[in-house]
Amino acid sequence: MRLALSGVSVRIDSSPIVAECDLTVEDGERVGLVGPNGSGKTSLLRTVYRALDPFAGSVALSGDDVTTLSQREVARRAALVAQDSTPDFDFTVEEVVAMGRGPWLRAFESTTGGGDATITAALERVRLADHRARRLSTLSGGERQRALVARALAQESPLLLLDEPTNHLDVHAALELLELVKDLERATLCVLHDLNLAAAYCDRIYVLHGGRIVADGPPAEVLDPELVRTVFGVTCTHLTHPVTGGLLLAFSPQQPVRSPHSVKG
Ligand SMILES: Nc1ncnc2c1ncn2[C@@H]1O[C@H](COP(=O)(O)OP(=O)(O)OP(=O)(O)O)[C@@H](O)[C@H]1O
Repeated sequence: MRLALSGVSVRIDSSPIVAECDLTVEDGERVGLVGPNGSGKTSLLRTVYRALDPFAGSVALSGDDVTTLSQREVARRAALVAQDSTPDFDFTVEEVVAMGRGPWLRAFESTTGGGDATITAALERVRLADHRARRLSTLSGGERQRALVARALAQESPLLLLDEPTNHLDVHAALELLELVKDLERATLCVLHDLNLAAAYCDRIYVLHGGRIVADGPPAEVLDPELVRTVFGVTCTHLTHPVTGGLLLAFSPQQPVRSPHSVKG
């Protein structure tokens, strides 16, 4: 599975949101998408699963332009794990995971009970087999996110799309979720706000700023202090993680630049 965005621009109500973005995710690669609030990350991600059609450019899954594919075919190739939110309907964990089978069912066919081996395998993979009869609303945030990963696994699509999957999760649940995703060894495009998590879990990172990709590459190269200062407006220092030996970013507020004409102390 290869995802390739080429020159993608997005407009919403004729306002430009994203412009001329090129992005690829290769088979088995974990790619992060970072950027400030409102920079267009979710909008760009939405073009992959056809929730938004590009105004210009193309999105290809395994070489096929997504606009030529049915929603069902797109869902067979790419599964979305959105950020934790209160479910609109209070389905059981098993019912939620069963929804992942939707793209593979024939008309009027349903997956019911625990008979579907794919659903059981997905539940076991995220360690929620014992919670299958529980209502989603009764789970912790971390368990709920794992249930959504199980739904994506049941969908059996080679590409995973994650939109701020660690939002609202405590540090334990966040690391647990990203470790789980890492162990799946699937092509992954993941929107993350936490740059340290992005550095720890992504092979490559794209940085969106004002709707444009301004950098891409390995985290240690891309997240250099100057770029972080320009894009996020904070001072950033590179450290070495004392346990993993990986990149650790320390942030501090940017010192206000004092105007030479300032009359204040
Ligand atoms: N349906 C919509 N109607 C109007 N404007 C929208 C819509 N969806 C997104 N936008 C605008 O597009 C811009 C990019 O939004 P988007 O959610 O893609 O950014 P983001 O980088 O994912 O933000 P965040 O990190 O805050 O989630 C924002 O200015 C937002 O207000």
